[in-house]
Amino acid sequence: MEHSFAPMQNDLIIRAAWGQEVERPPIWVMRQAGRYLPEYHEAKGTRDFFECCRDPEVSSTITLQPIERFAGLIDAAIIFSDILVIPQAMGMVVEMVDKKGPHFPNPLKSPTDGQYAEVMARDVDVSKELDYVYKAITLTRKKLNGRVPLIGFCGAPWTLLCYMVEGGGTKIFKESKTWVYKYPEEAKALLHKIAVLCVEYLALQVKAGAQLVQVFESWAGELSPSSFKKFSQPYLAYIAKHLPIRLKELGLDPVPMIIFPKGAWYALDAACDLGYNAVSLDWLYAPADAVKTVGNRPIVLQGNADPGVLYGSRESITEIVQEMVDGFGWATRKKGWIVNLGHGITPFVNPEDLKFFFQEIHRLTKTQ
Ligand SMILES: Cc1c2[nH]c(c1CCC(=O)O)Cc1[nH]c(c(CCC(=O)O)c1C)Cc1[nH]c(c(CCC(=O)O)c1C)Cc1[nH]c(c(C)c1CCC(=O)O)C2
Repeated sequence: MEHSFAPMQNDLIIRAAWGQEVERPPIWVMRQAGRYLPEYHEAKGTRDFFECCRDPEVSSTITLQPIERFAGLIDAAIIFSDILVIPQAMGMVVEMVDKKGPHFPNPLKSPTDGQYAEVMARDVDVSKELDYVYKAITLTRKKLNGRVPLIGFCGAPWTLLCYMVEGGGTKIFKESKTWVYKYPEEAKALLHKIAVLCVEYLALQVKAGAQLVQVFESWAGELSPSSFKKFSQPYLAYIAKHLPIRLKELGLDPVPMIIFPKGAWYALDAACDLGYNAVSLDWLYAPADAVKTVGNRPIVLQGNADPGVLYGSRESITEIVQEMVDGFGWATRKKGWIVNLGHGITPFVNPEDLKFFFQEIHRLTKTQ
């Protein structure tokens, strides 16, 4: 069933993501609803992280917190959830350990391990398994009441494979690299399976009310240029190609798609040809170089302030904003840029400093 939502009062990010000229660059930040906000801890209470994700009332409340705190300053909400809900839907147990991050008690060990065969054979129904996400999205759209658009998201296949085989965060990627260099065919079969689920999951998020989608390839930078071509790129392209097809089958209009291939500076040129409308940049790029790489292609860039600047002085924040405004060529282009950090906002940032960052973007992109 189609939902009917209030008309949009602010659709700046949607117009910008389609590549249109806009009055000012739209703004949001990754992890804008999260641990740096005191009201997040209050809403979370004693609940476990995934319990919050599974409760549409709690998830929508947390999603709205930055929209309320920074009213008039930011231009999108992102649904409060996690990329690891896909491995959960595939039957894997994932826990969120306080102050440590995600933990899989039974990661995938090798292709000969019975669990790999089980995961590959399982017929995963993301409409049923992740129903709570769609409910949270629909409820959030209602509560937003047209204030700003709502972004849906998923983890990209390579990044999800890393978590599924490592069992959590890692510095050396021992298991992921073992799969890439010892079991490439089995790794590709798993990546394809995840990509198919990502398409359906994103399509159902759009059906529930998501108005843009972002695919997080957070571990792209762990691959080499040649292994990126084999283990990341084809699956990112698959998602970008098949999502619009699936939306059409469902009778839904296309939505702008953003790809965040974190750390893959060697692949920006290729990322622009993956079929996404926007490419999100981490903070290792000088914006002007990225603009040059995009060239005449109708690709929007998102980013890319070092999240660490929010631990710095007000002068440093102003300086980084000015560098982005200049580097993305805002004054002359008036399009092609969505303001964000180069990665998620980190804990311990003072929300007042983030507010100052937003205010500076507004001040320094104002047209008289
Ligand atoms: C790799 C990844 C994960 N999750 C996500 C990624 C991709 C983005 C990235 O590269 O950072 C994506 C994500 N996770 C979360 C969101 C919500 C929406 C938002 O505000 O951006 C999004 C978009 C909430 C969250 N996801 C998590 C929290 C913190 C949970 C808590 O301790 O309360 C939040 C608010 C937990 C999480 N989830 C994950 C990790 C590694 C951790 C623990 C470490 C950390 O917090 O930085 C996996």
